[in-house]
Amino acid sequence: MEQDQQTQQVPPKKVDPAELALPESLPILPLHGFVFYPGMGFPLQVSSETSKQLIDDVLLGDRMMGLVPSRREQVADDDELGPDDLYTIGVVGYLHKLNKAPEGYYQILVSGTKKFAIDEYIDSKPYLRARVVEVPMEIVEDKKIEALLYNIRAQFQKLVSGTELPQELVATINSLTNPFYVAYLVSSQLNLKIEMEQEILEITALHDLLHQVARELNKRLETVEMSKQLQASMKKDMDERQREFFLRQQLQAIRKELGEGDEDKVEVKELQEKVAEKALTPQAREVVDKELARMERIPPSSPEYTVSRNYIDWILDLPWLDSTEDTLDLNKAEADLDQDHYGLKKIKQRIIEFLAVRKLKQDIHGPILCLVGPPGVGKTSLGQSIARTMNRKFVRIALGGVRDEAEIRGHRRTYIGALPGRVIVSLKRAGSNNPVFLLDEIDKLGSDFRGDPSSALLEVLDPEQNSTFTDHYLDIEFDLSRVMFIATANVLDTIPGPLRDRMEVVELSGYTQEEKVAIAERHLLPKQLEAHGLTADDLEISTTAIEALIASYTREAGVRNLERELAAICRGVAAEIARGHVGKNVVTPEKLYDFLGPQRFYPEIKARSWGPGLATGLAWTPVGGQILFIETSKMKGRGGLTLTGKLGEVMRESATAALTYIKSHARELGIDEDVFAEVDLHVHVPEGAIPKDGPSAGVAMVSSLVSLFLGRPVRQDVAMTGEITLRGDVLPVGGIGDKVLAALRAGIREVIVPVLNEKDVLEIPEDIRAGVIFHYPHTIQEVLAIAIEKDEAQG
Ligand SMILES: Nc1ncnc2c1ncn2[C@@H]1O[C@H](COP(=O)(O)OP(=O)(O)OP(=O)(O)O)[C@@H](O)[C@H]1O
Repeated sequence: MEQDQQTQQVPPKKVDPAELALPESLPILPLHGFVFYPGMGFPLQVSSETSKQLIDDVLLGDRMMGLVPSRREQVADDDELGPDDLYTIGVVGYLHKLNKAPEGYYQILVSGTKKFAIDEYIDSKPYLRARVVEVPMEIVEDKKIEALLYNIRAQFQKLVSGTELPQELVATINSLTNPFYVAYLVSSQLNLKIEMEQEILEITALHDLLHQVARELNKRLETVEMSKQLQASMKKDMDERQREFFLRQQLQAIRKELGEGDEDKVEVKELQEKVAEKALTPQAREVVDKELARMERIPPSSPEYTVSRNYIDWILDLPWLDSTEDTLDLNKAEADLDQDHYGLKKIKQRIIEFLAVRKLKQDIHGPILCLVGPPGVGKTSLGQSIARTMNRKFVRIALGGVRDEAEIRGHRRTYIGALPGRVIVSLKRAGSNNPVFLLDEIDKLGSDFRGDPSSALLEVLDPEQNSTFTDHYLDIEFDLSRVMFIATANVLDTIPGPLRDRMEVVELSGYTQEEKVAIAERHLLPKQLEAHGLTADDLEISTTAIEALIASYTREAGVRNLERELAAICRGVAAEIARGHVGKNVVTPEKLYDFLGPQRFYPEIKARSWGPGLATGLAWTPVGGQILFIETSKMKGRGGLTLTGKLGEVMRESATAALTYIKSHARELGIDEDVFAEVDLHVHVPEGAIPKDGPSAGVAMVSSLVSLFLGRPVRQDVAMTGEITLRGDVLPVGGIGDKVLAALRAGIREVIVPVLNEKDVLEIPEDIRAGVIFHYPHTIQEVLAIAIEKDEAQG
């Protein structure tokens, strides 16, 4: 059954259907998707065979049927519906007219009269039939009902005038005297969900019914109101935009009339003036003049206008011909470097020599300085000092993670939002064409499908090419030959070969404890005091406290974390002063906890339970030297070897080589040859965070294994490094300076170094060397003689 048309009042017939008495039982006609209310009448379509039969029968009988909404949404035929699918309250429908349409369906005109409740179903075939009881609609008359009715009528009128509901509905509502009918008619116009419509039908008390309908009516009015406001605001938005557009058009027309030209002309004129004043290379001037002429022709509203304008701004902002004057006084340079940095004697010397060469041969390009060393040893700040002493501007670009050539050289202007590359951006920032230009972390340069940034850098650094460096965005040559490039790196190996060839490498290793203390006292602390608005009268950190700070809160080759911890103490003191603390804060080792929390590092050697099978090796990593423990252990087995601790390929091979050496030299070493077949060995290198590869742990592996088999410990106060061969030779390795510093940091003052590394030891500053005992073995036998503790029986 589908609702067919707008509601219609049924014209009075000869019989008044409302007067007819309710029979005991009624055939039940299911309704789909709507509720039929008493007092209403409208045409319905009936297409299901079961229901058509019902209509046929009803027409011959008393013309009455029960109209009950179905709870189910989709029904193919009404005979599918059972009692449970229908609501239990319905309305008696009186059949006025039947029209059999040629298409096969019935069109019937029905009006709703009484409300009934289904008592029980007494038949299901050919259609449902139920015993019914009338639900009375008792009319009460009081002030409240009157007021409610008045309110509903008024609100409904409002709703009709605010929506597209037919105006006649207002007259109909006003003419209805039965308040139930008023409530039902209104509720049928509110677009309610069927559940709500049925709920309203089921309300018996007139008072509650009117209340509910008034509530739903108000809700509907609110929604209508809100959607109206929304529409209005959208319209206003549109209107304003249109208005602005028209006003702008008019403004332009008026300007034209007055012969004033427009704003944009003024802009172009200003740019022309700026260009005239700016010192430019001939090529840059030519390009910028052309661009200005083009800009004059483009309408300012077009996006191209802005592109042009930005391009010209870039050209105007660059220091094409602006340079600062060098002061290259070597004595001053030495003093400046000393003032900014403690120690680093050799490095400073190299820098002075480098500057001296530059002074003598100003026009010829010397190599590019590349400072290589662990983090926090002052590479960046040395660059700054060089700039300061030469009276040059300083700029820095971080190359770590740069994978795209365009980052160096820019994007072509055809790209939307294109910009110059970092070289040009930095020069704009420097404001001079001869700054000291620090290329930070040149070893971390990447490359991928977007092009190889190192080839762009090569051009930047190549004295043959860099006088005509062309950024993709600018597309004008910029002379970089006066720029002084300095590069920094943690490791040399990952710098692309052609780049490395252009550079003069200066290696910086880490600092000793003593140097760190001096750097902290003379440089870092004063710097941090100033940065936190403090003076030496506010805070003093005793030397023992600084020593404890270095040992217990930092483990690094440089002083980066040390500086950070000092800053933390300064922050703490500043906060105390702000809270009203008066007088000087003296920080002793005991007070470190208050400022920095619990100790972060413990002495590495002391933390180990020492015994046979443990040896101290020395490793080199990009962040400085590290001590490395080689642990070995044996258990009953069949000669197997397990290696753990995330060892790299070369280090694994070195463990195997160590074992082979021991097996083949067992007799000389005093080890029972049969033992190897009876045990399984496990070699472990703890501390997963340290990258472990390379051959330099060879001597420590052999020492650890021999110590294990002999049952005599390796000396705890000795650290060692060196590659081994199967014949028992000890070969040289790299990173000696950093490794020695790592041993010192761990409190070890005796170091075994391959004899061929003696020259590297001599490079270590005298004062550091003096505190260490070096051994230079040629062979493994010599290593073992030094490293393994003497048997007590042998003395
Ligand atoms: N010898 C020194 N004397 C005085 N201050 C130093 C010395 N070495 C380092 N510093 C200070 O330590 C801090 C860290 O140094 P810097 O940033 O230059 O390290 P870096 O070697 O460039 O590290 P990275 O490789 O991580 O960039 C700076 O404040 C610097 O001034």
